[in-house]
Amino acid sequence: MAVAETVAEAVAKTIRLDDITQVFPGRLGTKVVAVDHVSFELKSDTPRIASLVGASGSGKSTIARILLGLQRPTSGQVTYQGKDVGSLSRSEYTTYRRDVQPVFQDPYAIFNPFYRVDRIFWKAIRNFKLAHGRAAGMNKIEESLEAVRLRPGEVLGRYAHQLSGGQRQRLMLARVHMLQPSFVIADEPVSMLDAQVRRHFLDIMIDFQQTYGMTTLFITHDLSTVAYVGGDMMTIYKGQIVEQGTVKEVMTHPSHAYTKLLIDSVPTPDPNDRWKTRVELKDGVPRIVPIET
Ligand SMILES: Nc1ncnc2c1ncn2[C@@H]1O[C@H](COP(=O)(O)OP(=O)(O)OP(=O)(O)O)[C@@H](O)[C@H]1O
Repeated sequence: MAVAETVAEAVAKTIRLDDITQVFPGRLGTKVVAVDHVSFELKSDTPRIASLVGASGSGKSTIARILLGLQRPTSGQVTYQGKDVGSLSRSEYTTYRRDVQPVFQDPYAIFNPFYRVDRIFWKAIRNFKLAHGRAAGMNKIEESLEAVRLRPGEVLGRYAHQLSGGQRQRLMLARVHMLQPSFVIADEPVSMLDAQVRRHFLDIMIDFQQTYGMTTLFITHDLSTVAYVGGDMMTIYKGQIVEQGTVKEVMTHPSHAYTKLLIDSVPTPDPNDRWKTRVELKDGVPRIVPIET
């Protein structure tokens, strides 16, 4: 498919979280509010990378799962093209499943260890009727592998454990390329990769946004990768979006204590420059306090 056709044919799409709250049962009858009244939307007409940044346990993956339709929120609404995702018709749901694609931190969850990695492509071809016949299917697979700079001969016919982490992640991107979704929900996709492979992955993600018009929610706890991809960012703190704007605005003028701490915590290559502050909650309000030594 020519790139110009892909972008020109795309209809503007919107996926929206409206006042989403997710409560899980905690230990000893307590409740965990994983996501607390979160609202935002992703739009495809002006393709962007929007980073969702927060610490471990702040609710990022829960938001990803809700966006992907894998988790029904306790309250609030997820809409795709203005319709509640929970009440889409069968064909609308198939479109949604194709149009909103995940890339997870650990692609092992996607690859069945008993099958060769080729299977994820053939399943996508079959489920979404992407090609007719084996030769056309194989052409499509090879085209997508080449788009993420993987050599078909090096990866096809292998099992997931026979490939490197970077190759497995790029296979997931090749699958995304094949499906040409409007939205990519990338949940900590690079946190298990080394610096060089990480950069390679992020370059492909940026390429997908610029060349194919994919809008990406990039979930991470690592501000240096956010600075690298640019675009927009939201800071999530204890289940709430506490700050949002362009990466440039937020990084140069952070307004929330937690964002400031994140920025101050980006490591510098100086062993004498240790972290000196941490965030403390006082009456539910976060503030930066010095770390006692
Ligand atoms: N199925 C579940 N049952 C109970 N609690 C859950 C469940 N899923 C998530 N939680 C809790 O909800 C909170 C948010 O978890 P979530 O995985 O969304 O955070 P996260 O920001 O993605 O963290 P990480 O970066 O470590 O993956 C955590 O306190 C977690 O323990």
